Amino acid sequence: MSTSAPLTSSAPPATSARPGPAGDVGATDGPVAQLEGVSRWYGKVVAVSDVTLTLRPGVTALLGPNGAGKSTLLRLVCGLTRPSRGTVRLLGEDPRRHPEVYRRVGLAPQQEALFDHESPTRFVETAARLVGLADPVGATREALDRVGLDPADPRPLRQRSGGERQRAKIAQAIVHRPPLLVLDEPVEGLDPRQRLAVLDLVAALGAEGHTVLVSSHVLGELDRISDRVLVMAQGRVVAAGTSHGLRELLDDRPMKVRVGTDRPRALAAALVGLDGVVAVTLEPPGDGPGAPPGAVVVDTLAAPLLRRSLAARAVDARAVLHEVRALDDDLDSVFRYLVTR
Ligand SMILES: Nc1ncnc2c1ncn2[C@@H]1O[C@H](COP(=O)(O)OP(=O)(O)OP(=O)(O)O)[C@@H](O)[C@H]1O
Repeated sequence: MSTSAPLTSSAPPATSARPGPAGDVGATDGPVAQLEGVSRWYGKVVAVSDVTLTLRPGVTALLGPNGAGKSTLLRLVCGLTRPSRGTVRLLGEDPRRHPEVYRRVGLAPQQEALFDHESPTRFVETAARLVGLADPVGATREALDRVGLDPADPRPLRQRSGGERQRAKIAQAIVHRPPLLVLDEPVEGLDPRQRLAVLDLVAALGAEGHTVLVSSHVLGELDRISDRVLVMAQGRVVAAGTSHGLRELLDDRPMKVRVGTDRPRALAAALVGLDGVVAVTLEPPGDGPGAPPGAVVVDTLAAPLLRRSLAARAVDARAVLHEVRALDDDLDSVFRYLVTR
């Protein structure tokens, strides 16, 4: 796991990328997209700052809190937004000079409502015609079939569930079988079942040889399907690597852990000397029935060691554990840590 380090063209290819059948996805020699020192600002707002990265086949997750610059970066990758500084190459070409490369990119944007009055079939067919496919009807049927939507169902998008709308957006993005697929928050607002279906679809597209860049503002949401993870905060890529590497990096940060127990004093004494523990605070149990149970709040620089040692120390202290909870495991804390380290 590297932090703040650019992914360069020497970065290893995505580990689980498996090329699909010949002709499944447009052939790609070399990196599908390359950004070199790319910044984009709007007036005084710097949306993306000095980003260098290379995308290759497989799924790359782009994580970051709201306003981190993800959507702007996705639009820069697609060539839809012009960089204020730096260069973008799509399939080896400058998209501004070679607009034909846009035909080899599929984008499922975050914005909704544009085609609300259309059925998924009409929506996808319009996209197929716009890129000049020879058989837009057949391609639409295939794309809808791929995402599990019935081409014969005439109900407009505004009457569809969040999951169906997301799948229609993905069908519109893959109808011309582009090598590069960019999906902006495709699982936002979906229930767990729909989320699983969309994630499985994204994983399958990556495994077929598409280069998929997919964003989310929820840490951990894309872990299962990503070959690589980029973490953005305040316009910068602050961490890049594998999901596993990101988890290890986060494990190494200082953490505040609340341990609920019936014997806070004894447990605190047992934890004080543990490596990495820098402070232990007592929350004594309240008085009377229904009062809050006691707890120990531990500040540690070695969360994995605390996790490994806690049970044994509790046994030594004859303390029963009610809960173990990281108090600063919310997204904002994690991103703040990555930005300030
Ligand atoms: N067209 C624009 N004009 C002015 N400011 C913009 C424009 N597009 C983005 N920004 C600003 O750039 C910053 C990054 O926005 P961006 O939409 O890329 O972030 P994001 O990570 O995708 O956030 P979200 O998940 O909330 O969409 C924000 O401060 C935003 O207000």
